[in-house]
Amino acid sequence: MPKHIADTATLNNGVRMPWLGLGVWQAQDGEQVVNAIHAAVEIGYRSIDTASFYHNEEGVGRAIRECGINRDELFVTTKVWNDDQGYDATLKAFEISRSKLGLDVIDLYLVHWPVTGKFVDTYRALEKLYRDGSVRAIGVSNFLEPQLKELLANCEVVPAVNQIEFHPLLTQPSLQTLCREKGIQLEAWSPLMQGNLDQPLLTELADKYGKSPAQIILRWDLQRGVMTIPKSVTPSRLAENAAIFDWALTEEDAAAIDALDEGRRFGPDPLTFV
Ligand SMILES: NC(=O)C1=CN([C@@H]2O[C@H](COP(=O)(O)OP(=O)(O)OC[C@H]3O[C@@H](n4cnc5c(N)ncnc54)[C@H](OP(=O)(O)O)[C@@H]3O)[C@@H](O)[C@H]2O)C=CC1
Ligand SMILES: O=C(O)C(=O)[C@@H](O)[C@H](O)C(=O)CO
Repeated sequence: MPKHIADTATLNNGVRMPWLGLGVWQAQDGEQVVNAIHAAVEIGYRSIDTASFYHNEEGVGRAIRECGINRDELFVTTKVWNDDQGYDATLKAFEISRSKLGLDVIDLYLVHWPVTGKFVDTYRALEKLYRDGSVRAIGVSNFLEPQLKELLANCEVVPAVNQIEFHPLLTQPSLQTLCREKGIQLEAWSPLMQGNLDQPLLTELADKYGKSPAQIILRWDLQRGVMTIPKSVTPSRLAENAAIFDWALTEEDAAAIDALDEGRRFGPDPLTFV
C-alpha cells in the first residue's frame, strides 16, 4: 500500500508510475493549468494526466519546464484522440503532442477511446513508439472487455494501463478482473464523479473518519489497487486530495463503498461514444 504521494506502482514493463496523479481535463491552457500544476507539484504530486483533446498540452509542458522538479521525477501521460486514430495519423498526432509538451519522451501514451475498426492499428503505432524509445509505456483508455480481448489477440506489447471511468457508482468488476489477470494496471478517471460527491454513505464515512467525501473515495481507490487522477485547479482541494496516504478505511467500509456500484456513468459510454 503506498504511504506517500510520490509512491509508485510498477507497471507490467517495469516502469514505475505514481498511484495518484493530477487530471487536467477542463483546466484551461495557460495560467490555469500552469498554476494548478505548480501548486500540485509543490504539494508533492509527480504525475500529470493530459490528452491532445484537452487542448492544454502546451501549458502542461510550460508548467513542467518551470516547476523546478527534474523531468525524470515527473510522470506525464497523454493520449491520442479519436479523430487521429489509425497507424500513420497516430504517429503524426504523437509528434504534435510531443512538440506541444516540449518533451523528448512521454512516460505513458494511451489510445484515448477504442475507435471501432481503428484501435488495433492505432495501438500498433504506439508499439512502434514504444520500441523506438519515444514513450516509456503504452496503454489504453475506455476499453471494455470485448475491445480489450480483441486488442490482446492482436498486439505484441500488453497494454500497461487501462484508464477507465471508475468511482463508487461504477466499478466494472468483470473488467477489473480481466485487467488484473492480464497484468494491466487500472487507472480511475472521474474518480470524484466530476464533483457529484453528495452520497449519503460517503458523507457518513467522511464524518466517521474526519475526512472529506473526496478523500474517502480516493483512499478507497488506493485500497482497491486502482490508480487515481482527480482533477482540481483549486489549491486547497489539490492538498485535500493528496492527503490520503497516512490513514485507511476498514475492509468493511471499503466493501460498503464497493456495494454502491450501480453501473452509473458520468462520462460517455464507450459502447456508443466511438
Ligand atoms: N480517459 C478518459 O476518457 C477520461 C479521462 N479523464 C481524466 O481523469 C481526470 C479526472 O476526471 P474529471 O472528469 O476531471 O473529474 P473528477 O472526478 O476528478 O472531478 C473533478 C471535479 O471535482 C472538483 N473537485 C476536485 N477535488 C474536489 C474535492 N476535494 N471536493 C470537491 N470537489 C472537488 C473539481 O473542481 P475544481 O477543479 O474547480 O476544484 C472538478 O469540478 C481528468 O481531469 C482527466 O485527466 C477524465 C474523463 C475521461
Ligand atoms: O476527458 C476525457 O478524457 C474524455 O474523453 C471526455 O471528456 C469525453 O470525451 C467527453 O466527455 C466528451 O464530451
